[in-house]
Amino acid sequence: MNADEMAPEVRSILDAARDRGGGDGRVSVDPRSLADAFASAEADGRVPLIAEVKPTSPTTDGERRDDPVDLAREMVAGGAAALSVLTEPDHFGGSVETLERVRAAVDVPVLRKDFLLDEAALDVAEADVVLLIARFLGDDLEPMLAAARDRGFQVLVETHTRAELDRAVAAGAEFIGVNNRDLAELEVDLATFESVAPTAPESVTLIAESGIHTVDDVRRMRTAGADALLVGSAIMDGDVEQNTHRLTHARD
Ligand SMILES: O=P(O)(O)OC[C@@H](O)[C@@H](O)c1c[nH]c2ccccc12
Repeated sequence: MNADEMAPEVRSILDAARDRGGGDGRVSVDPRSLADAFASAEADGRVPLIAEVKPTSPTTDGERRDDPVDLAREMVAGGAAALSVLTEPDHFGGSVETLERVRAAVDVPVLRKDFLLDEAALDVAEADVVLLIARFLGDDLEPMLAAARDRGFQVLVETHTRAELDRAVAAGAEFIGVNNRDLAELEVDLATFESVAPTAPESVTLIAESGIHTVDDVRRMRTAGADALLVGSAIMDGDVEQNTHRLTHARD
């Protein structure tokens, strides 16, 4: 990946991630099953949705200062199958402490959302799932996937193009996200998922990420083949429980 192709905000996020270093020892997690969480949402008529605790971001105005644990509980009450918690401190208002507090407070699987660039970064926190971004890892994707699984993590591999999706499949990813946001421009286009998703094999669990705001957006992504959705801003803006409920009940 050529760093010059990235939006300046993304470049600075990656530089900061490289400087953050790792944890003391190797973590070993006993994860809550993401596949089971999605299946039980489907079984009781909810759209499987990962709701993201994202106090702020380079594309959000302002910062939400409520206790993330309260927000997380509201998301679960609204029907979220799983949660995502940003642990990136400088650009997203996240922290490892927040992730740990949230995970202790809920019983759904929790995804650690961060820019994990090397094995040491995996040892910073326990989570049920970690995000690996194909675009930033290049040839390190496969070894990072193995390193994450060795520690017990389930892995969501994030892609944005057909070529990245092919790489994720070849690396053996089980959960693949297609990010509708282009990290080079930070622009969102739901047509990204629609164009990338059809190339994925049936065996993969596909997650549509970013830019999903309305019930119509949810239906559009489901029609295009999304097994699950990842939603941040649209849930963080206003009444979190109601927002989550609206999107998880988009089938009615
Ligand atoms: O707030 P949105 O548009 O619903 O997007 C959520 C999530 O997809 C987005 O936060 C995200 C997708 N990939 C990332 C990688 C790092 C940090 C954040 C992200």
